[in-house]
Amino acid sequence: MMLELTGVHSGYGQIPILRDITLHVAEGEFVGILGDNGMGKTTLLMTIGGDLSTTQGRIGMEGRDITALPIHRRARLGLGHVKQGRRIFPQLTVRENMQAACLAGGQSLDRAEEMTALFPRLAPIAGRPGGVLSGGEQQILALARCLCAAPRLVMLDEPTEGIQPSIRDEIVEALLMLRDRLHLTMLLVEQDEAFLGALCTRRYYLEKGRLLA
Ligand SMILES: Nc1ncnc2c1ncn2[C@@H]1O[C@H](COP(=O)(O)OP(=O)(O)OP(=O)(O)O)[C@@H](O)[C@H]1O
Repeated sequence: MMLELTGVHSGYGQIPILRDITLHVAEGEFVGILGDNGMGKTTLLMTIGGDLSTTQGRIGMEGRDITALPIHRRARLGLGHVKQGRRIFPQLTVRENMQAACLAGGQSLDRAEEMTALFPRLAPIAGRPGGVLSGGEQQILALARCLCAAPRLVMLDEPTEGIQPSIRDEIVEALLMLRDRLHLTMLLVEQDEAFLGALCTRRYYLEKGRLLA
């Protein structure tokens, strides 16, 4: 199994948010997590990624127990996380953002060019500072940048947040292309049910920190 959570609890300090989360993502699957504002979607991805610690339960990735591993070790095992808000370096160009991710992920700088070439919208703006890009362009850059570290499982936190419909469709196309070309597995968190419907084979609903059956 690419990812397996069993009875996971987590939260912020003394504040419990996620309760008894059990879910799995098989290799090659695109799985969606749907939930309204504040239901714990971001908390779930931060817990899987290692930004927040699991207070109870187990997180497994490809048969390994990653529950207690620090963020960088999970990343090195192939876990990619495109965080909410995109977190592009605003002063660095698109190309430099990509190259920085290659270095951080232990990949050659050539990979930045290869990943840029996958996205027709990025190549022409490779010399532009990240900070001047539109929201949609930043989202595509955030996704492309995550791929620089050669992940096998990519977690996306609300990729359509604040994005106009035309670019939303482009992101759907890009993700489908990545599924075919890079054989990625994806875990997507969204409020947009139609977006998940266009991409995901399976969905979970998160409500007040619990998954609904
Ligand atoms: N740093 C924090 N300290 C304490 N509580 C927090 C913190 N960050 C988030 N929370 C709380 O955790 C709960 C879940 O938040 P989370 O961000 O995971 O929701 P979400 O489903 O991703 O929502 P949204 O769609 O608005 O991003 C909310 O009640 C929120 O107030």
